Amino acid sequence: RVRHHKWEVKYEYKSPDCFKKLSISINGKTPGPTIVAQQGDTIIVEVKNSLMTENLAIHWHGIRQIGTPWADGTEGITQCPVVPGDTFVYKFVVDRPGTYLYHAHYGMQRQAGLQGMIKVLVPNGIVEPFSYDHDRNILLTDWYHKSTYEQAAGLASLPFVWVGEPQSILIHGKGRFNCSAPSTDATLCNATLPQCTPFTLTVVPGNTYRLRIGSLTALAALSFEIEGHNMTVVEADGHYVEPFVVQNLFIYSGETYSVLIKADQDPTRNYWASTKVVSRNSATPNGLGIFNYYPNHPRRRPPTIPPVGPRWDEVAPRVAQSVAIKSHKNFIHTPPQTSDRVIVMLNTQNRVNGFMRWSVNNVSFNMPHTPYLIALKHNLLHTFEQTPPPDNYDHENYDIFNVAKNVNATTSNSIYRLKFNTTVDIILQNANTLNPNNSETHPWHLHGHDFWVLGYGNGKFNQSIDPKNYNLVNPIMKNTIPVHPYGWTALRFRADNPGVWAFHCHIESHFFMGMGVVFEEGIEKVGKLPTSIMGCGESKRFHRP
Ligand SMILES: O=C1O[C@H]([C@@H](O)CO)C(O)=C1O
Repeated sequence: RVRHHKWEVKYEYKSPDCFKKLSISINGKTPGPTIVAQQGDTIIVEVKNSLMTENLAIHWHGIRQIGTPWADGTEGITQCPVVPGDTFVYKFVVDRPGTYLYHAHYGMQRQAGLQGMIKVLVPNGIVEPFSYDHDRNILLTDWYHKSTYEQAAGLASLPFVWVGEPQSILIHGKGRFNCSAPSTDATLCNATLPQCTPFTLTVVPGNTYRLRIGSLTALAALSFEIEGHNMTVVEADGHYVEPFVVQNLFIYSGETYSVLIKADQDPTRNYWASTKVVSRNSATPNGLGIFNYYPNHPRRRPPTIPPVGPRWDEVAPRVAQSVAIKSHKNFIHTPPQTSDRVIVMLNTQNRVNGFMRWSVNNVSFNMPHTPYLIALKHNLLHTFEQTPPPDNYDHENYDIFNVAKNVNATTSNSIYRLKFNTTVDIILQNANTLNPNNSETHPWHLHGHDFWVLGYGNGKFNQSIDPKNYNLVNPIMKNTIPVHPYGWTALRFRADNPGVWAFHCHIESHFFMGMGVVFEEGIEKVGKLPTSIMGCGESKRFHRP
């Protein structure tokens, strides 16, 4: 089946948290419409850029784009940006059931609201390893009142201007900023707007709900809970999980989960849905919604104080959840037992010519003018640096627990070229930031693949000991994974999808500041590129409108 969508993307004033802000909408909505499809369907999205003075590109997060690497939607990597007034057609197959996302992949445009969810259902007659009465989805985002441009310019400035903590957490596009806070411009904030009534999920007592929860926060790591209700985690990034029960779900930007919730509590009242920022010492108020037991009024305030949520600085419960996620026993994809190449990636905050940047192995990523996919396919190798980035860092001498002795890094737009059909291990190694006694959580997202999650550890990864403890039996496969403060995360994937793929921190400002790398594999196997992705840099000459 072909599912055809026509989208118009434009700026509109919206007040998702009662505060009026210029937001990017799709067909008038932010979050955009949920794409619903069945495994094997072809999705066609005709995107009209009506942003007037701003380019765009849209990434289909979690969709591997097998055979269609040009439809991945990563500006600078797989395509040129779509210029204002143009319409770009994305066409790809959703080959696996599960919960996925879509969002802008151009500058820091995502956080202006250009984002949504993709729900891929199992084919008729296929039974999932769990049952439920209703299927609902919730996108979690954080929300800033400053524009993307103001933020991006600050990050790229000397002196550095940090974006700070978000003003609100939105539950499926709804939040509530305190309009009576002292410095708030009362002409822009209106607490009585229908747009910012709380998110409500109405449930029938006794029924079981599958909640598909995705996070596309710009910065925040979140904890999500429904007051007084346990949640059974059953899916992560499109893969069935060996079920486990949580009271609160930790979710990082770029991840999706399905949880089952049974409406089995006192049905005469409503309950709070609550999201809290964790991992950063944030003053952002918890995002609140209402878990509404029918037939109570959907906006009737629960009689209780909203749950406070976990402590922001407790890492152990977050690591424990990461470790608990294993493949469902009937759906195990056994990983290759050995790998052909190991790339250790040290994550650091650095200075480059005084500017604040993030780096991998001391190299801060810069986007080229000619997208790699086009440059590589058409042999325009002079358009980016050819010396490959390093596969490791100075293990012996680098102290991950302290501010680096030398905080300076270099920038490069070079890429990792992977031998086709080989098995690659990535070790994400966290470290101290430029602030003493501080290490942040980074959610890393891989385009074009799922990887096996082989293990997590504290401190410095030890190549001769730690691989012995890898889970090679039932690891979950994911496309986004956190590296916890001062810790490491080990991944394995097969370089078997011809194309050029980004792998980056999903924190919007961190990727903007260089926290990412690019992999190429099997470029010679990529089919003829559509000319619609061309037109920028040296690809101008191939562009045929
Ligand atoms: O990139 C970042 O910069 C700030 C801080 O380190 C400097 O202000 C922060 O918290 C980040 O994640």
